[in-house]
Amino acid sequence: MSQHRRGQGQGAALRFTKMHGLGNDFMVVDAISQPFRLRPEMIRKLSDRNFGIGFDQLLVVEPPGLPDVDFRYRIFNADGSEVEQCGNGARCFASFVRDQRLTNKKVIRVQTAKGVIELRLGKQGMVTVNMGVPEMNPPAIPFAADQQKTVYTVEVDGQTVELSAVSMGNPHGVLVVDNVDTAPVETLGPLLESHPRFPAKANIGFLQVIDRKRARLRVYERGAGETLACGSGACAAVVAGCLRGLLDSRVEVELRGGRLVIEWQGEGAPVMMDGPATTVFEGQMRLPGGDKPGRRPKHGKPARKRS
Ligand SMILES: N[C@H](CCC[C@H](N)C(=O)O)C(=O)O
Repeated sequence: MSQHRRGQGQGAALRFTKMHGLGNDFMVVDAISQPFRLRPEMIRKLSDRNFGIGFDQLLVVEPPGLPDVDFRYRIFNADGSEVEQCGNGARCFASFVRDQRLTNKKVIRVQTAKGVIELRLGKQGMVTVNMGVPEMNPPAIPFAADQQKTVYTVEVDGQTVELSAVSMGNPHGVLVVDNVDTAPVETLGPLLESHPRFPAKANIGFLQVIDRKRARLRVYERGAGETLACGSGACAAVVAGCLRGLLDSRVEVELRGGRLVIEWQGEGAPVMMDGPATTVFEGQMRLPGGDKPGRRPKHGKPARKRS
């Protein structure tokens, strides 16, 4: 088909980069240098691993909306829902804005839907993220409870489970298990993700404590299912483990996709996460009819949740 005809009636090609943090994978889009807007149903199509690009989350780089912040960071799950935090994504975000020459700073301040996080580029593709102070007050998570506790009892699927509830900007439920390999991730994960006590749903972590400095973790993510790694989930799991007296302040967390180092000095302190960010390939695509990367998404307008 001639270049001319091919250009007719089609939106400009959308440039994107495919990245991952320990196998938690992302489509990353610079919405500063190119116009960008995608509806939830198009995000769902693009996240499909057979019919689309395939990713756990879409990460969007936008101009800052606050003073003394370098960028705005928007996160969309594979199901098209817009969410408040993505730890593995934050490391990829830092690597992306440097590689795309959108900044030459070593320490980058980024505005998310729930606050500001600080990203520090290290050596050999490592990035340290100040993930902010965890929130355990139930209404702020949100989690339905009469009072704040370290461990809650939740009825699910005819059984009673114990879990901790923590927000890293996004909501997490954390269960302590004997062995992540035999943990009921596929069954309890989706039931707890959409449990009524998590009115905004939740990411569900299954934490195995090896010793006070090492843990293993699997996470069934809100809006994405089980992923190979979850950065905010690792932070929430260490917070839960520390509050339960099971972990020290510096923990190596082994996820299916690799290892993160998480540090938390206790209540009121931020959670620090250290790990890799990997670029897989750069691509461009003409979006199928209906979606034009031509207008900026309305700020703060959450994507429609899948019914
Ligand atoms: N994979 C991400 C978590 C995405 C969060 C999203 N699943 C939600 O909160 O709905 C991470 O590394 O923190």
